[in-house]
Amino acid sequence: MTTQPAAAPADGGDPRAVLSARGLTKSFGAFLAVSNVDIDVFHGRIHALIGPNGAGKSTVFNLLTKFHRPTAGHILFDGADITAMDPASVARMGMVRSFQISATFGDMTLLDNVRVAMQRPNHLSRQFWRSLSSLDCLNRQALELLDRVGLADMAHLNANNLSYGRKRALEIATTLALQPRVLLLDEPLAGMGQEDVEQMANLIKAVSCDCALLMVEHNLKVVGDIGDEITVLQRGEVLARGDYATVSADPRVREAYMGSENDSH
Ligand SMILES: Nc1ncnc2c1ncn2[C@@H]1O[C@H](COP(=O)(O)OP(=O)(O)OP(=O)(O)O)[C@@H](O)[C@H]1O
Repeated sequence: MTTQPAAAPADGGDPRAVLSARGLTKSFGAFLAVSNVDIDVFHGRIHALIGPNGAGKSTVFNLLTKFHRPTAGHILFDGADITAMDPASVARMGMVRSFQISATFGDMTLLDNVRVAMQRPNHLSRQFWRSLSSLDCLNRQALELLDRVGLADMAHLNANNLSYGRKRALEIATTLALQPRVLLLDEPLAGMGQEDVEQMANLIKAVSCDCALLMVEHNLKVVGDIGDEITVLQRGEVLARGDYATVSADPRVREAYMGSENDSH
């Protein structure tokens, strides 16, 4: 089925989507995994991609981040067609995928982990030898990022001392160091305990103020709490889209989740 793509947010947000897809389609051999998906991700908004197991969420995520080549359709970044571009080029444009940069170095301090991630966008790696003030600047910015994710007081600990939830927060800090225009998070809450889930949800909400954010997530409570736009996939197609109240009241969405996935944790 087809439904209209999400309208631009009416509450003062950037009316133009930073990341869009039109008619996104992916076949694996004879199997049609994703069919004719339209999606828009706006600056300052959280777009959640949900759906029962096997609905095509990861495939769409991999298409948007250029890890899969679409069989048909187009992907636009700031209105420019990036369908044929490679993942590294779109990353340089500011499309950052969580796991790509999420490998934290356990035997390095949190501060060093963030400093390493910061060197690319700021090109400070080439300036290290120039002056102590650029080092000071790098340290200050790295500490600010750690502060944003609630880890400033642990800056000098090694990353392998962190709990799972805090490691994910460090990953977010290294992601932010790349100054994303679009941030794509694949199940950012997976494997977390309830306390970490709440902290991470708050962090994702805070981070989304400065970028366009798309997340694939199974935790429907969090999606309801922080998602601005929701796209529901089923069998590779868009089943419904809108805000959470709209999609969760849709009988087709309820039916899609019943039996195949009863995931309301
Ligand atoms: N590389 C591949 N080759 C063949 N089939 C694939 C491939 N990747 C995914 N699929 C199939 O495409 C369909 C969609 O898979 P996908 O992983 O995108 O779903 P999902 O919504 O992310 O599922 P889950 O919530 O279980 O992670 C599934 O039927 C899957 O088996």
